Amino acid sequence: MPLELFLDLYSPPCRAIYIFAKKNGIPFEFRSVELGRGEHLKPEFLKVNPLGKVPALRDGDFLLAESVAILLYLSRKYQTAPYWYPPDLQARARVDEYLAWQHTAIQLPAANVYLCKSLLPHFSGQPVDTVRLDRLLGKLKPALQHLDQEVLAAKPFLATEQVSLADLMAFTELMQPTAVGCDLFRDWPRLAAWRARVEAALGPELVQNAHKLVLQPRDPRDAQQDPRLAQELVHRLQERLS
Ligand SMILES: N[C@@H](CCC(=O)N[C@@H](CS)C(=O)NCC(=O)O)C(=O)O
Repeated sequence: MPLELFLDLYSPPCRAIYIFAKKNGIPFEFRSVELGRGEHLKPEFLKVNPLGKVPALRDGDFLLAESVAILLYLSRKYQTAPYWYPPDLQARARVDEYLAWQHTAIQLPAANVYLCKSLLPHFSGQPVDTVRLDRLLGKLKPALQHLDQEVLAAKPFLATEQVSLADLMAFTELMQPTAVGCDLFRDWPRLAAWRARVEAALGPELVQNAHKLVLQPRDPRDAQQDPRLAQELVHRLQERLS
């Protein structure tokens, strides 16, 4: 049985894994888990990841969640090019440093901006709460400033002189609000130049392919197909964003 990856390409950590697997020629079965259809809450998927979150991996009878753990597992199992996760002690520590920092500094606040700007209005039918959106964007600012004015003032990529897992994770996360009209790169010229470098290193076609879904406007009719699910998702989103 080939390795299985449980993904929804609306999700930034899923796109990081998808791009990594494709870019490195890692063979896998794409197991689609559509968050917008509540598939992550179904018993079949909860057997794969009891936390009910994507991405997840199944390799034989080995199950793994968390994007960073999955990327490291794939890089080790398939011995991918060293620049992704460099063997040098201190270069590797720089990648580790970013991957540890990004969970609360980037992943969480960027996801909240996306949920407030796109997913909540989609499922609730209500307009964007602009006061809440501004507050959530403000929470991202210190991290964007740090990347633009400190990290990228010293080197071309986030951890080393070459693209690494740090850049891959950051790229897909920062694209999430950007894709729905909250351009996180606009005020940060070094970050904008870095985005172009990362896109070139990953391959524009692959990047485009992975981001196709999130760059398209959602069809409002999708949200009305299962009103009970929509209500449940709105409740969860309101709780998370309050
Ligand atoms: N820290 C986790 C985050 C996983 C996560 O929150 N995934 C989101 C999609 S981006 C999800 O599955 N959300 C469903 C839910 O929370 O109900 C990782 O990087 O893998």
